[in-house]
Amino acid sequence: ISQEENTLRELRIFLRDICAKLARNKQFFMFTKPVDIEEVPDYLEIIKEPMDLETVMSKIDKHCYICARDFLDDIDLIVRNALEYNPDKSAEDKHIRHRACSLRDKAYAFIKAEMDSDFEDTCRDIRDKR
Ligand SMILES: COC(=O)N1C[C@@H]2C[C@@H]3O[C@]2(Cc2nccnc23)C1
Repeated sequence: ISQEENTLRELRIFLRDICAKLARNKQFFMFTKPVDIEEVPDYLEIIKEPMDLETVMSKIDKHCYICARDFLDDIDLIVRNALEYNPDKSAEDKHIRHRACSLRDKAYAFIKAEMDSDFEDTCRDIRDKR
């Protein structure tokens, strides 16, 4: 198996571990599954590209992410959607926006703490030549 495939396999193992840690954090339960359209009928009128941690995990397994940046782009999408759909001054909206910002900070901190920057550079080179 090629050196590139070895690198991408290691990336997937690494991203599954981070995604699992985010998903088991009780603070982030509202981000673990797609927003229920039955419960929130106007959600898709406002949010054009829903995203959640379960979907991110399945995208890892489908080899959708070639570098950590691609993974963080979907985490940022989860955050952006939450900020856009819950913009009000109400306590509920403030709470979910605070949790969304915390999700982003935790995800970036896990990547920075556990990912070698040379490894990410190698992944970027693979992505950029594909
Ligand atoms: C990432 O999660 C969200 O953006 N939301 C927005 C929805 C509005 C509110 O909270 C959500 C689910 C929900 N269900 C029933 C009634 N009200 C709500 C979760």
